Amino acid sequence: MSELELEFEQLQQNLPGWVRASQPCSAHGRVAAYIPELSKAPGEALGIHLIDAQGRTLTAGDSSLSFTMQSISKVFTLILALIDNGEKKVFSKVGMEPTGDNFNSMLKLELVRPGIPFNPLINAGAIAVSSIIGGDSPDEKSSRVLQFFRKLAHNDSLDYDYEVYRSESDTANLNRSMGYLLKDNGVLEGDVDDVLDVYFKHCSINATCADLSRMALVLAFNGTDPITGENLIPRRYVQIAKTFMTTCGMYNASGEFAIQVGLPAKSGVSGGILSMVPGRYGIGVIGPALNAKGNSIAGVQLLETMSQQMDWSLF
Ligand SMILES: NC(=O)CC[C@H](N)C(=O)O
Repeated sequence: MSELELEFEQLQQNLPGWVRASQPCSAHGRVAAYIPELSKAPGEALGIHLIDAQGRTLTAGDSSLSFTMQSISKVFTLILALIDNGEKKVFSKVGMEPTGDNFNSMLKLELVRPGIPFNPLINAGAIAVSSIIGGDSPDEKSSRVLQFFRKLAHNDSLDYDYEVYRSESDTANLNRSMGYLLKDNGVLEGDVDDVLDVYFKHCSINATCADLSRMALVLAFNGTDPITGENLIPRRYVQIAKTFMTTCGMYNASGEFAIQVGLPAKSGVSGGILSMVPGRYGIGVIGPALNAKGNSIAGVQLLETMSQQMDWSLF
């Protein structure tokens, strides 16, 4: 039996136990409520889906739960913006550095000149990125985003959760302020409300752990879906996305996550985490109860256990 086969078998045997052991952590977290619709999620849930290059899958826990991608979508809108505009233009709008601040902070937009967001994975950065996605109208931009996500997830039924979209759009005073500040700083192109609409829509794309794992698999294999053999993303842009995931993907807990888990990952406030073992697996996790930094509390615990037990850290 090859090393990979042995590893897969070991995962198969242990995954349900690791999920059971991590799940009680969710009692120490809280489901996000600042987007009112998100507060309906089951806080005690924890699920995982993993896929390898041959399309073999492993699931455990509440892996069939569907949830909105929220900040996980920022990785893929960044990639689409890079495809549409190239690196020079994208990096005239956002920087390459972690902030150490909360994901929705606008502090440095005023403090640090020239007032461009520090990176594309914080809210301000993702809003700036949304403004340069190709398309003649907000609807066309959003529809290009959705098509791109469907292709990466290999799932044509991926769609918006309109309840969550409306719930966010109706209550997003902070993100709106950020949009106007970015416009004033000369970062946003076009109408602020139009840009925010594209942003709220991509955050509200509904997915399951299976969808996240398939999207992650494409990143784990440098832009080629290893199951179909189709090249979906230029390797350079995957490299940029994975680097941002490692340095900024878990917000201001990215350093701790790099030490404890050591894998590229991106979380969202709905409790999803997309992660991967480069060259091996795509991973999707859901656990709606969040820690103080806004990451799935049980999800992080589960990834920590897996990475440490399987010796997956890249570092
Ligand atoms: N951290 C997140 O997942 C934030 C995304 C959410 N849509 C927001 O803008 O607040």
